Amino acid sequence: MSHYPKIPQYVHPDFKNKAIPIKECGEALVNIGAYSFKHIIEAPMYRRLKVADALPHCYVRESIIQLLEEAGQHLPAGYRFVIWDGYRPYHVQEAIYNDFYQKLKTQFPNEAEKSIKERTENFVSYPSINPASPAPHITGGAIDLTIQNNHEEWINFGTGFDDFSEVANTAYFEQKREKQKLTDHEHTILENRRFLYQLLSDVGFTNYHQEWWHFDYGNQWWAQQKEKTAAIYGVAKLEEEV
Ligand SMILES: C[C@@H](N)C(=O)N[C@H](C)C(=O)O
Ligand SMILES: [Zn+2]
Repeated sequence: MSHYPKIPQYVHPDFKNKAIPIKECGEALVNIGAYSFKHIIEAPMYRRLKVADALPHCYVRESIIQLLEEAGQHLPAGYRFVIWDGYRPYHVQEAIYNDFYQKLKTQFPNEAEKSIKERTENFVSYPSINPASPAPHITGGAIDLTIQNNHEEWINFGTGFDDFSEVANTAYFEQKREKQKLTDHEHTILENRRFLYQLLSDVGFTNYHQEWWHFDYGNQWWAQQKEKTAAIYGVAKLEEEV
């Protein structure tokens, strides 16, 4: 899994400042846990972490399954994408946001609200269900994922799920490498990140630069990075929520 290109450090100048129009395509949400896919399994992390109202399974829009299966053809034999989270109901997004916001308030007691909010939103989107600017996971067009090897072990990407630190930045080890020689261990992580980034980029996903595990397709973050005139996924709803 080596010799993939360097992870670019480009961030769109309007990122998060401009809401791209949404032309909802109406694709359904698919319950990953209800099917047996060749290259995809689920590990619903917020449920495991006992976040209130977290779903027992991971749901994503239909095209995301197709794209992951396509990308999965390039995984070594026996490796699989492990989906940690996909569609996120409003109350779950709100709970994750409030939890991290409160942690930061405790960590930085003298810092202004605005700054704490900015720090929070580096890692957790504001829980918006505004139809013109929904949070990425609320559209069913965002995934958090890792890869498991043929021994069913999660491969090393340098941090665990929702490690809200600078090490989570997708290009962290690219930047470190520009300043100093990486250890063999760090070099493996760099190669693993390049591998995941390349596999998913090749089939059309975009990555959130602050989190190596977060990728988008069809939502506004994706549309902006891809310079599309419109996103295709707006606020999603599970049938049981409608
Ligand atoms: C909270 C984390 N897993 C995540 O998905 N972050 C992005 C930025 C989000 O909340 O949209
Ligand atoms: Zn995410």
